Amino acid sequence: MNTLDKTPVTVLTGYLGAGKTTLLNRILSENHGKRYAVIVNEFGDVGIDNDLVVDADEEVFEMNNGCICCTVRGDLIRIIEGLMKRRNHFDAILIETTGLADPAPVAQTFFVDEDVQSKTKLDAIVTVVDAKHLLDEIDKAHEAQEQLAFADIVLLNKVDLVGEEGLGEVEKRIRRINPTAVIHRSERCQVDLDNILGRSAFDLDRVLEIEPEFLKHFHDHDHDDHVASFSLLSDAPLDPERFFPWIQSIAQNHGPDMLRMKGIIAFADDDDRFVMQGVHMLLEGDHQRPWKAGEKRTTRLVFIGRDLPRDAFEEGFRNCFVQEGVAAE
Ligand SMILES: Nc1nc2c(ncn2[C@@H]2O[C@H](COP(=O)(O)OP(=O)(O)OP(=O)(O)O)[C@@H](O)[C@H]2O)c(=O)[nH]1
Repeated sequence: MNTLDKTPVTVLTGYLGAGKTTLLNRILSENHGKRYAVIVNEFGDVGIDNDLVVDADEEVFEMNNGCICCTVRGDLIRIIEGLMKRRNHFDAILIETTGLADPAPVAQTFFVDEDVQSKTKLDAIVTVVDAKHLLDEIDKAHEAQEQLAFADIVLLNKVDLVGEEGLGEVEKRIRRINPTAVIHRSERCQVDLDNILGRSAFDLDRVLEIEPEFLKHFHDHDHDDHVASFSLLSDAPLDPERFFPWIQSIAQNHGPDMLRMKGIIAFADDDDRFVMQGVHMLLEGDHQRPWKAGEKRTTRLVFIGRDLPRDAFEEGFRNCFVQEGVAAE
């Protein structure tokens, strides 16, 4: 098959909370006339990301049963093969990995699996960086280093939270890990999408310099054992007067270890779903959309962090209910 006929694949990666879903939503919302098939993978057993991706016409495939970089041999290949049977339905594929994924095994799939290789081509690995938190995390998080090492394009995001001098420091650190990637700065991933998509930027020779065994066998990698996730669920409506002070105290007291928090919240006497997002000490929350008729009003909170005291979180969560009845998963 001519390489022009192969379906381009863009891998969106970046550490927890950097802005991958924000970028994905921008790509899906913008009027560029292209159709994308989207594969979303998330860390943790309670799926939330799929609920945070805009309602677009695109089909979104979730991979929740494990980290994409550990399951590429199975799930990812199967999903791509399934997609390729309907390749006239879309122009390109976008894969959003979890914040803890090593992009190398994902990239490898497009070279090592013959069937996938014959029908697709890896266009670029796009790594989104949280300009505010990168310098504090990079030495602790080897996944973040791998994500930068393999980047063809870096989106230095959240520039609104850091001054010019700080941004220069972050760029210097990125350059130490990856001297050649193109770096674009952005706020809320506002970037000309022509800089991100359809770039033919993936450079196998460069990857072989970092990882000489890249084409030979499946890339070995470990995850940081101290990073763990847990979820809190409840069908009992929450009291906002209790919930907001509680979640703020969590961010204050556990911010350095709380890498990520996401939640969909059912408040009492509120017909809209409330979405809460946290990255370390920074919290954001907003109404998202009305609960649909017949949709179960379940609150789902996911925490990802280093040694977070789950029992204390669970107890605090119970205190936020208007009524009794919590199930922690
Ligand atoms: N201040 C600020 N906040 C941002 C920016 N971009 C994204 N955010 C916020 O950062 C949080 C995380 O953004 P996401 O797009 O969900 O990040 P992600 O990389 O998909 O997160 P994970 O998938 O959990 O790793 C959200 O609360 C966003 O609204 C930005 O440029 N500036």
